Amino acid sequence: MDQNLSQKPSHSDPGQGAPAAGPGRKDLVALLVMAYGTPQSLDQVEPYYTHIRHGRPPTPELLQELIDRYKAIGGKSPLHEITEEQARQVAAVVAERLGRPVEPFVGYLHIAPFIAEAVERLVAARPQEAVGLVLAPQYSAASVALYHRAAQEALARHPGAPAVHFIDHFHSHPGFIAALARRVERALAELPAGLREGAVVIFTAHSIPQPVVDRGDPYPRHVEETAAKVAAAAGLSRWRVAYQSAGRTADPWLGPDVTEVIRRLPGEGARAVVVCPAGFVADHLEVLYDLDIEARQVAEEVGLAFARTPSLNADADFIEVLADLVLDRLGATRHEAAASGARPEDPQVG
Ligand SMILES: CC1=C(CCC(=O)O)c2cc3nc(cc4[nH]c(cc5[nH]c(cc1n2)c(C)c5CCC(=O)O)c(CCC(=O)O)c4C)C(CCC(=O)O)=C3C
Ligand SMILES: [Fe+2]
Repeated sequence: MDQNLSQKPSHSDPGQGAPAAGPGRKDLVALLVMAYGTPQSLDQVEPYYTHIRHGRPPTPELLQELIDRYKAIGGKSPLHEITEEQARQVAAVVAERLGRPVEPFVGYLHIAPFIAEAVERLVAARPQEAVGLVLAPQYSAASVALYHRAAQEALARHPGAPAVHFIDHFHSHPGFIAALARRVERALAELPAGLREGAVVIFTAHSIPQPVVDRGDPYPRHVEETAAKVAAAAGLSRWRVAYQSAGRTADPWLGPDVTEVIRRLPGEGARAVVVCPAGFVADHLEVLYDLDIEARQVAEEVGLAFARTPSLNADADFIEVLADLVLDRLGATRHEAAASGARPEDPQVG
């Protein structure tokens, strides 16, 4: 149970920091928006990669390989700017819907500002309510759980911290499914006429180490549910699930790999392939390099036309999905509080 809900924020101390979206800081709703993070310059690639590897520095060869991939997409991934824009826009939409001030606090898993720093700023803002949102649709112990742990550890260092209500996943949210289905239809429509009928759609997500899967992780099931629902919504008859961007570690990784699946398609009569990165919500290295350069090249090698669905980024339809998730989480929280009597001033709902 959530003992912090009964704590009233002090409205006499508006706190420091950026002004919140909305009419003032009274009744502030804080959004802890968490994402993977990306190096802002090539000299940050080494510490970033070391952090991803749990503190073990990469070999010079591995480091150079990663630097070369960033160079191939123009020296830098756009993930940082897109994440900030997503956070700003979801806060604005939620503020509008609630008629309350909403402030986003962005924290990254693998680079500054880290999730712990975002939590520090969130606590200092003394929000009345707080929601935690990881910008990844499917839940895994190798992804969303790590973000949540980073946030929980930082919150535990502040006895007066507000409760943060986390959103675990949104892999089957109807708006998310519809947004991906629209993009699949758009990508199919852009294939050269005559190739559309022979096209196969491959839904991809970042691979995770097989040992994580073997411990019963929901991730592969979530990925397959996303794919099946999008395929149904778009009326697809030929579609697959594949994984991409497997890490350079000694463990086996979850497959099949997207390039492997592409290589098999001509033997099955396919003439074109559409790749839909259903495990990602933004353009970044894994989309712009691993798909747009590597997977495209494999498709060309085996004689297939290639298209990739546009990413969700800060498009209005996806921002609506995120706002909906936050509003639902706040509503559920208020319902729980009302039912338990923790907030007797709240109207009883339901
Ligand atoms: C599940 C998952 C997601 C999806 C969910 C989520 O978004 O959280 C994701 C997203 C991303 N992963 C990214 C980048 C990288 N991930 C790596 C390595 C790894 N990822 C893993 C898992 C995931 N990663 C794991 C278990 C490792 C191995 C760690 C180890 O070694 O023990 C490496 C190291 C080199 C390599 O292995 O390629 C890089 C550079 C970028 C952004 C790049 C940019 O635009 O800059 C994004 C969005
Ligand atoms: Fe990764």
